[in-house]
Amino acid sequence: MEKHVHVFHHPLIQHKLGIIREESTGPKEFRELVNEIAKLMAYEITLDLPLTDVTVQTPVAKTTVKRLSGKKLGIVPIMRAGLGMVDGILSLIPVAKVGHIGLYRDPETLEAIEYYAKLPEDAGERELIVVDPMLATGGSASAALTAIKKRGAKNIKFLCLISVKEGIDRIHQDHPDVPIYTGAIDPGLNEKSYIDPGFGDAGDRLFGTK
Ligand SMILES: O=c1ccn([C@@H]2O[C@H](COP(=O)(O)O)[C@@H](O)[C@H]2O)c(=O)[nH]1
Ligand SMILES: O=P(O)(O)OP(=O)(O)O
Ligand SMILES: [Mg+2]
Repeated sequence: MEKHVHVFHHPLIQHKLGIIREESTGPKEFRELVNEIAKLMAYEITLDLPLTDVTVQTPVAKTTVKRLSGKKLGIVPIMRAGLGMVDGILSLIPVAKVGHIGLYRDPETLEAIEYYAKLPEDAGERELIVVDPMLATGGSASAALTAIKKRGAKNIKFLCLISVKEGIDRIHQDHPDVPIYTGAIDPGLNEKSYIDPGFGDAGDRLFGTK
């Protein structure tokens, strides 16, 4: 399968990413911007949704209009940080169902520890967008994708704000069927496996826990 990584070059996405990288951006502005970026990214990744023709009656005449015709959509945030992207995407696709995967990264071993999983019952019939602002070592995303596939999901995209090559390689290795969409590929990881320069711990910055 072809390795797929798409980097969003849209100026609004790049501008807003620049602001959330700043240490001085507080949780309120950070949350708003993460949602705005997620919405812009969702707009871009839904550009190829299939449409079909249907006939409607306007107040004046019958006419043919376009309707979405493909699989139903689902959003799966990796908690906590992925939660920050959900409302932005829902504002564009309000009928999408939302599943949740709870994972935290053990600070010593960096292993992803699962503590929660709940997906829509028909996850296997949906196109799922798995979201987490950061793709660092790739351990969390890989574990989340495994957990989601175990529950029947087949058609999955992974959407993040910032990634590094290490995480991208891990997803390509473990889940070659899952395309990756990202706002930036940063140079690397620091000694604590945080993305460098990145924007710190996304969960803490969203929820003000540090
Ligand atoms: O700079 C960072 C790096 C990671 N996170 C959080 O950890 C996971 C992703 O890390 P992996 O090493 O890819 O498992 C992600 O859920 C983030 O919440 C971070 O916030 N900032
Ligand atoms: O991956 P983590 O440990 O940073 O989790 P959270 O998103 O809850 O901050
Ligand atoms: Mg965190």
